[in-house]
Amino acid sequence: DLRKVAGSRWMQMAGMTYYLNMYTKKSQWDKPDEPASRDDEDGEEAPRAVQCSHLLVKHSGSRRPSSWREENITKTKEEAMEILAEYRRQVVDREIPFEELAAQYSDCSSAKRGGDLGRFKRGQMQKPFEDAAFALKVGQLSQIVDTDSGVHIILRTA
Ligand SMILES: N=C(N)NCCC[C@H](NC(=O)[C@@H]1CCC/C1=C\[C@H](COP(=O)(O)O)NC(=O)[C@@H](N)Cc1ccccc1)C(N)=O
Repeated sequence: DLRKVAGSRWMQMAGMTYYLNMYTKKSQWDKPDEPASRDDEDGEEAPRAVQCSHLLVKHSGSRRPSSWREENITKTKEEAMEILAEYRRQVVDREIPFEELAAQYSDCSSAKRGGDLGRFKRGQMQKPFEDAAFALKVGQLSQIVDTDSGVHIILRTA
């Protein structure tokens, strides 16, 4: 049973004896001696919502192996990761703008908007995607993120 250290937004996981800051998702062993702060270690406020663009490459193991680009997606997950790693390199090396790659290659309908997903809060996206997105600073590009939809790179835009 989860017991909140009332009034301070810390949660103690019974039997796990650690404390989780509900805002920043940071955990610690020691019982906190002050209410949880929304700021994380480098003073950045943990955002309530973020705006991100993403480039999704689906594969045969995707929950819906079909997209506007390809009716029946049969590439393996390994092939998808190699393809996405090359797209990520092109973005990092500034060879092609992120939006252009997403518009052309993303297996998500957001490709029509250069990959833009709009603003979203926690609780809307699949957990691995959400955790990666909320860990990014504005302007930062994620590593490859694995969800049931496929493999993604995520650019935080706001
Ligand atoms: N803005 C929202 N709240 N829209 C609902 C998100 C649902 C959420 N989606 C995901 O977590 C992944 C990561 C980002 C995109 C996405 C998956 C899929 C593609 O994968 P597939 O479902 O074929 O497996 N694209 C979408 O959902 C698109 N509507 C996202 C979008 C497109 C255009 C404009 C805005 C948002 C989930 N809980 O499944």
